[in-house]
Amino acid sequence: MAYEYALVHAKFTIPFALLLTLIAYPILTRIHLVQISCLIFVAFSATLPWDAYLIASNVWTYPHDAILGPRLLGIPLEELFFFVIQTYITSLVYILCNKPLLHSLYLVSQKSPKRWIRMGKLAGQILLASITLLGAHLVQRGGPGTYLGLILAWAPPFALLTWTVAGRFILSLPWFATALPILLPTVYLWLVDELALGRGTWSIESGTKLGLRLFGALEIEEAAFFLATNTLIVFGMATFDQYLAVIYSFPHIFPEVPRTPTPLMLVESRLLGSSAYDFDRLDGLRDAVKVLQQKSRSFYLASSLFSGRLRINLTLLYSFCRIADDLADSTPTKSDVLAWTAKLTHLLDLFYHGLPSVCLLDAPPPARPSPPLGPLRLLIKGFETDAQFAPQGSDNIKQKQQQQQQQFPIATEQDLLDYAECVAGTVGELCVALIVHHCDPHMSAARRQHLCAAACRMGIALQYVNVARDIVVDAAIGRVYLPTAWLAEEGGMTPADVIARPEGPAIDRLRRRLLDRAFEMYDEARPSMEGIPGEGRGPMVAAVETYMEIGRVLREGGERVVRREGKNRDRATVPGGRRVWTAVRGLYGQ
Ligand SMILES: CC(C)=CCC/C(C)=C/CC/C(C)=C/CC/C(C)=C/[C@@H]1[C@@H](COP(=O)(O)OP(=O)(O)O)[C@]1(C)CC/C=C(\C)CC/C=C(\C)CCC=C(C)C
Repeated sequence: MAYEYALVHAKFTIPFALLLTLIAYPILTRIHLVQISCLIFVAFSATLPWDAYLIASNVWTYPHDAILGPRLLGIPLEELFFFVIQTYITSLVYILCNKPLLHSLYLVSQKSPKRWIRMGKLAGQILLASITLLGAHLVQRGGPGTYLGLILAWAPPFALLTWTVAGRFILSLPWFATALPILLPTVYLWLVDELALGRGTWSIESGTKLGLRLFGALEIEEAAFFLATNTLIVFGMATFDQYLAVIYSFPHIFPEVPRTPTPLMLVESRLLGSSAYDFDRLDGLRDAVKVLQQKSRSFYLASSLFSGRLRINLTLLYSFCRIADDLADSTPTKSDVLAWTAKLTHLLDLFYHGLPSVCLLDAPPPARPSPPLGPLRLLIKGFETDAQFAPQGSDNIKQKQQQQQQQFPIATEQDLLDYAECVAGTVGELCVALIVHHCDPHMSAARRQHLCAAACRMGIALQYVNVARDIVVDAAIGRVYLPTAWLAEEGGMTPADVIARPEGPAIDRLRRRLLDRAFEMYDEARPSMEGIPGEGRGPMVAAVETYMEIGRVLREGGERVVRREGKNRDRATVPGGRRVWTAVRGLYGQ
C-alpha cells in the first residue's frame, strides 16, 4: 500500500510529537524554537547526503508500494520528514528534562573541573574517535559491516565536535538531563522501527548488514542509528544551552539580553574563555537557589518555569527578600533588627546609587538620608515593623501599656494592610518590574502602573494567606499579625491571649475572616495577570496560584490542616501532587 511509510508517521511519530508539544508549549520560549530550528537544519543538512548515499548504494530500499512517491536525491519524502520529526521529538524531550535545571549552575565545571569530569571528557573524545575509525574500517572492508560502518563513520565525528565543545558541561548535568532525553526517544523509535521493519515498510539489503537483531525485527544497525542520532541531538541542545547559560549568567559581559539572544551573542559566548566567567557570581547564584529550594517549595517550583536571565533575577530577588526577612525574624532585639535594616538600606545605596564600595555588612550606615523609598526600601521598612514585636522590658505601668501597644503594632486592619503592602505588595511590584524589563521593556507607563498596582494587591493577598497559615508559628515567637481590633470583637481577646492559645473557634473565625479578605484581593488582582507580558505570565500565574492554594487548603481544612506534625509542624502545606497540578493549571492559564 503506498501509504505504509506515511502511516508510520501518522500513527507513531506525529502523535508523539503532538503530545510532547501539548505538554511543553507553556514553557516553550522563542529561544527554544530557535534551538530546535537550528538543530533541524543541521540534522537535515548532515543527514541528507549520508542518507542519499545509503539509498544510492542500495543499503536501504523501500518497496515502491510503501511510499508516496516524491523523493529528493532519491530519498523518499517520508524519510526526509523523519529527519525533522525525530529532531523535534528528541529536542522537546530534552527541553522538558532540562526545565528544572538552572544551567548557569553547571558552568562551574569550567573553572576547575573535577578530575572525573576532565577524565570523562578525554575518555569520550577517545571513544568517539575510535568509533569513527572503526566505522571507516568497516566501510573500507565492505560486506556485512557496511551499513554499521557508515553509521559509525558518519555520526561520531559530529558528536566529537559537540563533545569537545561542551563535554564538561554535559558531564556536569544530571543524568536525567542528558541520558534520559537520549534514551526515551531512542527506545520509542526502536519500537517504531521494529514495527516498520517487521511490516516491510523499509528494509536493509542483506550483504550490507551483520544480521544481528537487538530484539524482534530490529536490526542492530537501526538500533545504532537512532541511538547515535539522538545523542547528536542532545549534545547539540546541550552545547546551545551552555552558551546561553554564559549569556544569561554574566551581566558584566552581556549587560542586556534580548528575549532571543542573537547569533552574534552566541558566538561571543563561545569565544569567551572560562577565565572571563564570574565564578563568585555563580557561587552566589548557587546559594540563592539553595535558599529558594529550602525556604519555599511554592516559589522554587514556580522558578523552574521561568527561563533565561529573568529566572536568575527572580531567584536572586527571592534570596535577597528571604535573607532580609530571616534576619528580621531571627534577631532577638529591636535595636539589632533596626541595625540590620539600616545595613540592608546601605547595601541598596551601594547598589543603586554607586556609593563608595565598602565592606557592606561591617561599615556603619552612612549618615546621609536614604534615597526615596522604592519597593525595596518599603520591603525593609516592613521588616522594621517585625522588629516591634520584640519584647522590651519595663517596670513602669504606663510604659508597659505603651510597650504592649508597641509590641503588637498590628492594631487595626489598616495596620495589617500597610504591613502587608510593605513586605509583600512590594515583592509583587518587584516581580512585575523584572518581568516587564525582560519581556516587554517598551511597555507603556500606564500599563506598567496598572500591573504594578495589581501586583501590589496580589502581594498583599499572598501575605494575608501567609498570616492566616502561620498564626500558630507566629504566636510561638511572640508575634500576632491578626489586628488587635479584630481580636477585641471576639469576646475581648487580646494578642496575649492569642500567644497563650493560638487555636480554637475564635482563631478559626479570624483565620477565615483573613482568608476571605485575601481572596477578595486575589479576585480583584487576578484578571490583571493576563496583562503580564510574554514568557513571564504563565510561570507567574503558576507561582501565585500555588501560593494561594495554601489559602484554599486552609479554607477546606481550617484548624485541622494547621496542626501538623513533622517538618512543617503547625503550618498548613499543600500536598506535593496538588502543588504541581496547581502550577500546571496556572501555566496553562486555567
Ligand atoms: C518564581 C519566583 C522565584 C518568584 C519570586 C517571588 C519573590 C521575590 C518572593 C519573595 C518572597 C519573600 C521571601 C518576601 C519577604 C517577605 C515575605 C516572607 C513575604 C511573604 C512571602 C512568603 O514567602 P515564602 O514562601 O518564602 O515564605 P513562607 O514559605 O510563606 O514562609 C509572602 C507571602 C509574600 C510573597 C509575595 C509575592 C511573591 C508577590 C506576589 C505577587 C506577584 C507575583 C505579582 C502578580 C502580578 C499581578 C499583575 C497581579
